[in-house]
Amino acid sequence: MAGKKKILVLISGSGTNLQALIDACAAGKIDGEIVKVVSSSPDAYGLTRASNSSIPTHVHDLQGQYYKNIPKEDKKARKQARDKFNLDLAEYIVRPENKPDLIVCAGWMLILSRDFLLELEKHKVPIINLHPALPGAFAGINAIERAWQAGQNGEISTAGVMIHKVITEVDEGEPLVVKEFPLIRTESLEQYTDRVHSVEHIAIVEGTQKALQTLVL
Ligand SMILES: Nc1nc2c(c(=O)[nH]1)N[C@@H](CN(C=O)c1ccc(C(=O)N[C@@H](CCC(=O)O)C(=O)O)cc1)CN2
Ligand SMILES: NCC(=O)N[C@@H]1O[C@H](COP(=O)([O-])[O-])[C@@H](O)[C@H]1O
Repeated sequence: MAGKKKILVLISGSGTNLQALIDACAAGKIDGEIVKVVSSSPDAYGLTRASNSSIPTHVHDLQGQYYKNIPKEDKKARKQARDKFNLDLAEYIVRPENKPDLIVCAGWMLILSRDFLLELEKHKVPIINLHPALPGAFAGINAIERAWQAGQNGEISTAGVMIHKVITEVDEGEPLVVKEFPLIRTESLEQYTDRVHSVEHIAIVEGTQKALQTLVL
């Protein structure tokens, strides 16, 4: 669509947050269109969600394409392969025919390299990420489980979800949207996870729209 800001979404899994973005764009809640979905896994159901909405997809598979035939023990070869994974991804994204106005990590489960982020910066493509925790808490993977357990242990009484700028230091980028909510000691992990996901789906729409309004030149 002419004039609409172009959004590229990075995923690795089921894509419920991608679906929230697709639905929000369709409803006019986001002043942009998703022009590409890139998945780190060929099995991600988010690829199906994208295809169901006629959004072009691309698989950039570290395990299946880059680590293939490299033994886990060969740390040097795997480091080289991972560096190539990152640079190839950046090169793919900044190609004129692909270059977005904004990248949204929506359940992208790989740490992006400094070189990847420098390449995006060179091409003035901002990147944001959804993280299911509050700023400064539970950086990295399994944040939902870790926050729930901390609540069960009485270590924390509130948790949250944030959308933040992506920098090299994982989950330490400046927050754009922060949504905080109370932990409920009697809540099961499944119940807590469902509650987190429902907040994520709101936060990612708000964060993407805010990024389009404030970060996109
Ligand atoms: N350089 C950055 N990369 C990424 C960021 C970031 O802020 N800076 N955000 C993450 C998303 N994320 C949490 O929100 C996250 C995802 C994955 C990992 C991680 O440790 N991945 C491991 C593999 C884990 C596994 O497959 O079991 C890895 O990449 O080796 C940490 C944080 C996206 N990337
Ligand atoms: N550190 C990043 C991270 O843990 N992201 C998590 O990935 C899931 C993606 O779900 P989805 O594929 O259904 O959108 C979300 O629950 C999100 O919190």
